[in-house]
Amino acid sequence: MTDQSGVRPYQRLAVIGAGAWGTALATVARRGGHDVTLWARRDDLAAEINNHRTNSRYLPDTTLPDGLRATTDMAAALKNADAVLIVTPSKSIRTIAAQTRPHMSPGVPVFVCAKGIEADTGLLMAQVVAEEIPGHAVGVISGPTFAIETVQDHPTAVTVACNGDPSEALPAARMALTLTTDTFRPYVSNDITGVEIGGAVKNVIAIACGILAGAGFGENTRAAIITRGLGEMKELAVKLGGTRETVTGLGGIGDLMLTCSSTKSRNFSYGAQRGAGVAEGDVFDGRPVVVEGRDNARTVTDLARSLGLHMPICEMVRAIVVEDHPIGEAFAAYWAAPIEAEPRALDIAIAHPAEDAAAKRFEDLLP
Ligand SMILES: NC(=O)C1=CN([C@@H]2O[C@H](COP(=O)(O)OP(=O)(O)OC[C@H]3O[C@@H](n4cnc5c(N)ncnc54)[C@H](O)[C@@H]3O)[C@@H](O)[C@H]2O)C=CC1
Ligand SMILES: O=C(CO)COP(=O)(O)O
Repeated sequence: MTDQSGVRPYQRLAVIGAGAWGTALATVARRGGHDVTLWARRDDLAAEINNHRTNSRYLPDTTLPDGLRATTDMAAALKNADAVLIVTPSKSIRTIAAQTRPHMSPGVPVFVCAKGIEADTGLLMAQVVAEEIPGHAVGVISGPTFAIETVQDHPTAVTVACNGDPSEALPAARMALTLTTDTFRPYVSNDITGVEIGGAVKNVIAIACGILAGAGFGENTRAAIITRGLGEMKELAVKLGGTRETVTGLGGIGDLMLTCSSTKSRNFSYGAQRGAGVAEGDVFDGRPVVVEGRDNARTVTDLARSLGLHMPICEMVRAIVVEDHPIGEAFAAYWAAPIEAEPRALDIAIAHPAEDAAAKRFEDLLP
């Protein structure tokens, strides 16, 4: 083990995005004694955080720490920052990164905390930020973390990743130290790709688990989807240069376990409502809720297709949420696929002996 006891924490953090996860990470850093400025898009939210120590829309019934400052002024948020976290939904990461660029001091590292892949380009979030803010070290923070539980001080672990030689004092190690508190425990990684693919794919698999739970299937089905989904995640990560070990870590299987088994997950809840027959427009009673997996279903499968990879569970979710296929038809197509090997590296494909019957069963049963 390399002794990195000379590593120093960052002192002044700018957290860009005052939704649930941005506010939670700002809270962790502030509880760790650091100087934290939280950038919010809306004046009323910044005022609420400053004046009442609450963020009632995104983190109801919680009190934020004293000294956590919020602002809508990007220049002010970034003025003295020695590290920056960007915590908005993945769709907005390029725009937000571009907004930060004119105000960023030289050499300040940027950590992206969104879980997604950019539509059209197929780029991972760290790649998007690197394009928009060239010359800065870029890392990611990911893992099994419901924002509300983090703020409520439930012991929570994350992975902080930067690319590079792990024996060096990487920005990831400094950020891990910065965010360490008595209840928040970061681990350090040098595999951004593996961590990012984990975060994007787990959202899609969580929708699949939600759909099947909402449709009335039980734990056997969920365990099958989580496990086979992990296999899809691993193949994509490895194809892009990530490692299997990362996929079996917090940002991979850790986040899959969390998100695929809890109604606290927006992805799972969205799926559960669709599986129970709620129409797309009526999910969450029509409220706008960030469900990254809806976009990820398309971006993950587009990326996989471009690499010649087949991700059958992600394709099933895409068929349902992007292409509006009936759930029964999409699940039947997945479930009645030819018999194959586990792992898929063994090249076996035997036609399903009761393909039509299996298909019919689910087409009749599911919405
Ligand atoms: N909520 C959670 O428990 C966790 C969320 N994440 C990830 O964090 C990212 C952000 O999610 P949440 O904070 O949960 O979302 P949220 O819905 O709670 O908040 C999103 C924030 O981004 C802002 N925003 C949205 N679109 C924007 C745009 N175009 N320009 C500028 N600001 C914009 C909103 O005003 C809001 O402050 C997502 O990628 C999510 O997967 C990761 C771990 C945990
Ligand atoms: O990423 C998350 C937990 O790690 C949050 O999950 P949801 O976006 O599904 O709510």
